[in-house]
Amino acid sequence: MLADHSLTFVYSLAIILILTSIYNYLTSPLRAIPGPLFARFSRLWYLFNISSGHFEKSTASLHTRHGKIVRLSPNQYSINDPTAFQTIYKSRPEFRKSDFYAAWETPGKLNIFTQRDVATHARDRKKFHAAYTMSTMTTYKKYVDDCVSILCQRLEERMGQEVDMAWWLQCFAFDVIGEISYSKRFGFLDKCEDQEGLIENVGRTTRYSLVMGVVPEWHGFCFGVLVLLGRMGVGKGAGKKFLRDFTLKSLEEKQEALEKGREEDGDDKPKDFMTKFIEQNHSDPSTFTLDDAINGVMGNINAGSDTTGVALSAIVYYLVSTPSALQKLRDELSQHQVSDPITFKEAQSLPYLQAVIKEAMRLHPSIAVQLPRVVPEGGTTIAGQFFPAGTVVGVNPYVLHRDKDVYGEDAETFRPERWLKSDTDPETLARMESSWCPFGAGSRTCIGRNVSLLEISKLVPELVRRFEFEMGGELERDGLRTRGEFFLHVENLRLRVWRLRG
Ligand code: HEM
Repeated sequence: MLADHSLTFVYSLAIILILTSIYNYLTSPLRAIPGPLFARFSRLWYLFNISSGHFEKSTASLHTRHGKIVRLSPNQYSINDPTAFQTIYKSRPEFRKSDFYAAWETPGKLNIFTQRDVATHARDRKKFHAAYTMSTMTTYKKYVDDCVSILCQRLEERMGQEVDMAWWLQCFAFDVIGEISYSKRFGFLDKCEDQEGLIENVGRTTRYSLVMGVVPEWHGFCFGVLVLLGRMGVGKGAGKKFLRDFTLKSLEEKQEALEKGREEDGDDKPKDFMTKFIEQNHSDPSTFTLDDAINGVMGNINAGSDTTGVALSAIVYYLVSTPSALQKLRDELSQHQVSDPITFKEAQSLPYLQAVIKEAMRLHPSIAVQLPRVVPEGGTTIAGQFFPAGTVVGVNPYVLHRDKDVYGEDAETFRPERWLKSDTDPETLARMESSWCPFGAGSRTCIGRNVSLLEISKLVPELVRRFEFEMGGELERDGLRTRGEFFLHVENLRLRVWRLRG
């Protein structure tokens, strides 16, 4: 009897939900916007596709089929248009981040990446700004040089062998962030393995947040359940706890070292992020709390490791698969007789190197999902379509970066020359530049951009002038295999490595 009533209740609820979805769709002023059938009535299409590992390709094919504006879910749209990109991200900061970002925080504890309130974000970002400026990059260069040197040593030890280059580049990126944040490598490059499951943890947390970002109203509950299960020894918890404990331990050690008036590893080390943040807290504890310091450092690890590792993998892949570009880069390096190790300033002045970096990050942006924003009060017209306030809209960098109207008919081809002043007219170049967005744009643009460019600019020249790489069988046969989990991971960058002669 009770079972009968329960079933009636469940069926009634399902019917109400379906009828409400149909009613909402039929009365929506945006019902004419095309997209998959299921996306009109529920978020299920979005949920399944974003978990598929190939969301960038599904979004690209939707745009190919339906044009500039397509539906992802009943209230969310993907727009592929350079002017839309300007409006949503660059010129109107009042387009706040959507609740997708709630799933990236411990419930209730917002950080600089997840903050949805525009004014609070602007205030928070100012607090962190000083540690990421171009002028501070010189203080981090030693950390990068040290990691470049260890990575090269690891490759030297593997001459003639096939290596998983994406893995080594990820280890490099994690260790550099460890150095820059705590003056301490995590030890990936030293021990040649994932340290205390950190990479696995970040990966698991990212996968969770990506999927939960589609249904953020469930995040509080699911996070609580995961934490509870973790405490009971079932599963691996919510992932965030591990990172937090790791950071707290380092904070404690650093504070202790600072109080004793010495740096653990000697006085010659430049100031890392943690030290800068602790000093900021000491000088003004009311505006810069220790929680800010912890969140700032954790943010670096979460946002700055995989992103940089993926960008490096893309650069290496496109160079190895385009021998003419690799040769041109080698010629540029030898013509300019750059220092050993190359300085950031030298690297920035090499047009072909910069063009290679830009082109690889265009075809393979590290983040290849839409960065969702909410249309502000009053609504607005984007790409000729009026969107009411509260609609979620955004651009997927992967799709915009392949737009033939911006990058030309060969938009799918790796051709660094397109970024050279000698090959492209200023107007086209300006149009390409303003749609190039691997680091996002506007008030929410990547705060760590300079850090990652420092790493990339120093490592890539070193790799190409010291080593020769040969593609493994599967890579050569099938091309690059990727797995999109917010970060567009590279799966099969298996390369045989040789010392370069001459
Ligand atoms: C190639 C490397 C990198 C890429 C492609 C990249 C990409 C991005 C993108 C696209 C955003 C905007 C996300 C959004 O609008 O939702 C972002 C934000 C952010 N990135 Fe990066 N990032 C990289 C490296 C780094 C590094 C090295 C750090 C730290 C040292 C970092 C820290 C952050 C932080 C804290 C934010 C949030 C900024 C805010 O909302 O104000 N990123 N990044």
